[in-house]
Amino acid sequence: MTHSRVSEPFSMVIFGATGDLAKRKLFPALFSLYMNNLLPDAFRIVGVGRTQRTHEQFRQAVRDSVEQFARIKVTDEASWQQFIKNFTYAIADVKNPEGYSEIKSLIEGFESHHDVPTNRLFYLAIAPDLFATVSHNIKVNGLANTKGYKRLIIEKPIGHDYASAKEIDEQIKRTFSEKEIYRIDHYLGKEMVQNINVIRFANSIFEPLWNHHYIECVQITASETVGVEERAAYYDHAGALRDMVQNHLLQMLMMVCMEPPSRLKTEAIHDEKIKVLRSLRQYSEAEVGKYVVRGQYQAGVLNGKDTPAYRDEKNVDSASQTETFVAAKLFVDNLRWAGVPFYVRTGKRMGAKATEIVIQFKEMPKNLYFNKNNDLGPNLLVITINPDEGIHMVLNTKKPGSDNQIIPIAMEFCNNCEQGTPEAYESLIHDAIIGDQTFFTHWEEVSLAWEFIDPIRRAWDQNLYPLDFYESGSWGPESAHRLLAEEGHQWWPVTKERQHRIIKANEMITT
Ligand SMILES: NC(=O)C1=CN([C@@H]2O[C@H](COP(=O)(O)OP(=O)(O)OC[C@H]3O[C@@H](n4cnc5c(N)ncnc54)[C@H](OP(=O)(O)O)[C@@H]3O)[C@@H](O)[C@H]2O)C=CC1
Ligand SMILES: O=C1O[C@H](COP(=O)(O)O)[C@@H](O)[C@H](O)[C@H]1O
Repeated sequence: MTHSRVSEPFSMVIFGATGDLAKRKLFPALFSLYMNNLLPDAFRIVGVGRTQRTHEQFRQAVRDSVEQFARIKVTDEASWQQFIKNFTYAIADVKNPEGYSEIKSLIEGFESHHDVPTNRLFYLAIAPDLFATVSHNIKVNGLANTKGYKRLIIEKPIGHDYASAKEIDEQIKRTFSEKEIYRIDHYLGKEMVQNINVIRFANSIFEPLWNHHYIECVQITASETVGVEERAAYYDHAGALRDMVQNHLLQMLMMVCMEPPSRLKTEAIHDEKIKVLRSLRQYSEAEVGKYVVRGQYQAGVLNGKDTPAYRDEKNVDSASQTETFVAAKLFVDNLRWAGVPFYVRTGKRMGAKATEIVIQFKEMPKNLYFNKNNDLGPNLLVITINPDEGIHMVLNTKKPGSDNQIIPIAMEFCNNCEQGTPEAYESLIHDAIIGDQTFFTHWEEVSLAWEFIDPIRRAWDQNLYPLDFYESGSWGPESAHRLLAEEGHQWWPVTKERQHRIIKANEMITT
């Protein structure tokens, strides 16, 4: 996020303003941007939903959401009033073209009152099957006729496979061009995901080692302790492969694997990310079982509380075959990454909430000097993304006072300890307002990701491979561990577990 540029005045229509995403993410993000002086003096937010609400009731709902979810709290009533006066609400069924006249008059009223350019953002916080209808209705109602800019912000998932995503893309492109479409993958808004390029390309101790000569394997984990919660209607059809792997995990993979861009410009970065997906080894339905495993959570205990099996969750089919866990062994078949396995895993109801990337470097020859006690391990660079943000570097060192006994120590940098960092949605909404598409996904990223995912999905839909089960609170099914063991690797413990095993550099100095 560029902190210094305040944008031109704009209007933002939030379709789905009564929904969960708006409440938990969008309103809090807008408030934080406002409090950080990252919004212009004049802006208008038009919330849209079918629910009956007055402007005042809508503003109260925004206040409730900010109080509950914003990282920056309301401390001063005058600032709050300055912020909230920009919010209005239109009752509309987005399928009905007539509903758009109220939206239009709220925007035009703002533009003419303030004599500001017609800069319009349309945020679709609604189900993807409405994307085409809404963008069509934006066009036929003249909302897309702007003298300033027009931008469409859409959420994942875009479609449920390549064909459906392509259809949506073709339809929205009747109103918006690629340069006007901002596809959100909120992981790209996370500080430490954006930091990957800096860690790689601004450090001479990493850049020369970032290839198959020095890297043994890479592990990407996005584990959650929550279950399906209130989202079964969506999730029981989507599953973890579509919900997390198609987008967030492949985005992190692209950031780790991409070549240095020719310039720090959006197109150059997108080009390099797209090339990674072009090099990603595709698995046929017949190969899926060797490289990808799926699991579903069973009952268990998390944080001392009993939790139900996925099939016993509200609104989940009691015989559901939906995967709540995926682990895969991926290969990027290019010169830089030849032969390096990229292990990715994601799941609900796992042992801890953690998003992390572990770069495991090749080991020193063990037969030479320092492995008398079989205690020499590999160096690890761990990029912690969420909830901890930072870098954790595991090195070998001599245990103080010992006779060359080796211990692993960790040097740690915490990115969000001194001061809080922006929420992903703050960064991304700000970037959309200032017109920076760098951390949004290009259509080609979306389409190539679906092309990779589709054969896996088809293999599972035909039940060619088993659905494995795992206890809630565990680290997934046994098959996920076997996937690595067969290459002589193991999943590195995340966050808390890791800290028990490794001495932090500063702790060792003081003991
Ligand atoms: N919630 C989350 O954390 C995340 C959500 N997303 C994506 O964001 C989008 C929204 O998700 P979420 O907020 O959870 O969904 P919700 O079901 O909570 O909200 C859906 C919203 O759409 C509105 N809506 C539905 N049908 C119509 C209609 N015909 N006309 C007008 N408004 C309509 C509803 O308003 P009303 O009922 O008032 O009509 C409501 O505001 C989805 O694409 C989802 O996949 C992506 C990542 C995370
Ligand atoms: O997009 C999604 O992400 C969340 C996890 O996001 P995080 O920022 O908390 O790591 C996941 O719970 C949800 O199922 C998925 O749709």
